[in-house]
Amino acid sequence: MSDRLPHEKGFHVSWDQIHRDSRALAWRLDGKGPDNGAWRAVVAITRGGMAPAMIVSRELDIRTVDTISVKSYDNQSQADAKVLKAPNAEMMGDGTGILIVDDLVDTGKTLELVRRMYPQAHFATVYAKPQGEPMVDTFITGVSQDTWIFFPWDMAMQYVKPYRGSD
Ligand SMILES: O=P(O)(O)OC[C@H]1O[C@H](OP(=O)(O)OP(=O)(O)O)[C@H](O)[C@@H]1O
Ligand SMILES: Nc1nc2[nH]cnc2c(=O)[nH]1
Ligand SMILES: [Mg+2]
Repeated sequence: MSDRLPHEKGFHVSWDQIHRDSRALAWRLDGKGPDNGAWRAVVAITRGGMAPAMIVSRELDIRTVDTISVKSYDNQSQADAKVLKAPNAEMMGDGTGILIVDDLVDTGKTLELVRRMYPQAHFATVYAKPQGEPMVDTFITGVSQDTWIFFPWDMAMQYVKPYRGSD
């Protein structure tokens, strides 16, 4: 995070919120697959896409779920991003009927790489920043580019000093 552009704002997402927003994403995708509205499989972009993908696959009753792991190298070009683990090639084909899910799109670098591999897949994220929007087919909530999104799996409850008082 420190080597990215400064983020003016923070958007803190609770478990309840990511659950609601992921459900909303599922409902928006329902019946939109190419085979009479059906999707063949859900593929999560690890790690952030796993919780939303689980919720989407549960809502849409899709039992075939796979993962793709992309490691991007900060301060280097897109060419340096590497796929550490690919989903089943036979299942994926060119991506037709496959729902690829991530928690968010920021610069669009991650989705750009995955899109090149599976051009016919449908790309869905829960949150989207403007720079990455062209890379995503369906998303629920837009946030500004200078906002950092904090997910519940990266946070913990902690003591906060009273507004008025010493401690
Ligand atoms: O649009 P981009 O600029 O490529 O950024 C978006 C990606 O960055 C985050 O993942 P990260 O690579 O930090 O790994 P993680 O999912 O394992 O936390 C997020 O979960 C997206 O996958
Ligand atoms: N948690 C988190 N990861 C990111 N990766 C790229 N942008 C973000 C963001 O806003 N929040
Ligand atoms: Mg990620």
